Amino acid sequence: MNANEDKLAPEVRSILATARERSGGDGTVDVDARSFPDAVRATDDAGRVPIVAEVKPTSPTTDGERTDDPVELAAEMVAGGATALSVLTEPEHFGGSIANLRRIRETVDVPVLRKDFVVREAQLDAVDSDLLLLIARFLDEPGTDSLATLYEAARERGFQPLVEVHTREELERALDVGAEIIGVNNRDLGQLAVDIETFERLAPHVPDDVTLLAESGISDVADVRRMREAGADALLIGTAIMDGDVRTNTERLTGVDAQRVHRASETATHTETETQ
Ligand SMILES: O=C(O)c1ccccc1NCC(=O)[C@H](O)[C@H](O)COP(=O)(O)O
Repeated sequence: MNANEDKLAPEVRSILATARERSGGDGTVDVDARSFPDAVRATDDAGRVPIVAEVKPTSPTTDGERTDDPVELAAEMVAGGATALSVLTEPEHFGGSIANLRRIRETVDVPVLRKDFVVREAQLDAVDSDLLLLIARFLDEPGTDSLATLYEAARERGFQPLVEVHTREELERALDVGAEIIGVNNRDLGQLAVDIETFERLAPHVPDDVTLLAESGISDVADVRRMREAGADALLIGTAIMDGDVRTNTERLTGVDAQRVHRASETATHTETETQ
């Protein structure tokens, strides 16, 4: 174990150990990606909040496991207004699978993020996805490829890499490799503590032409508003959507339900005026 790994929570050390062992695909993928920045713009234009809803059956910080069909959950999230989906493919700690992602991407027409702990180039070839997560904290370490190598390799295959950062130093590394889509994770992957101020601290240092996501710990509409005010172009939300009825949760967080109430009250006002 190296000095950096020593600082990680035991669950995260275990995630990394299994990630290092995971094999890649048989050939090299060639992805025809659905544009994430375009999807974010279209959602904004429609007056909704761009949300990447996460199909996350379980996690080291969640009690129990959600066993419903992930494809049905994904379809409900899209029906609730999700701009894109994040699909866990990590099997041991998150209950995800490559098969889930493949089936979900065949079913929905929004961009899909592969949420996994990719540390070597060959692992990029496990499955096609529109967005691909690269976690700065876990790269440039012994036994992993560099962020720069993985970023370039992902782009060459047609993926839109989402580079995830948690500190100013990681953000600088993301900008150095030319990242166009950056996610600030409010969860410290060292100790697993969540603090949404993390996004507020880092967002001012991100150039305007980057598509910027706030990730983790966003639990209600007030948090959504706070992250948007701090400059989030989109939000990645797992637990607050997976906990309960995923469609209702997604509608609330994207503002689809508020739009429905607004339209209903406009129709009522209009009908009242007409009958006077
Ligand atoms: O979610 C966990 O427990 C976790 C533990 C260790 C490493 C990563 C972990 N989560 C990955 C994520 O980035 C989140 O699933 C994602 O940002 C959604 O977060 P949330 O909305 O808080 O479920």
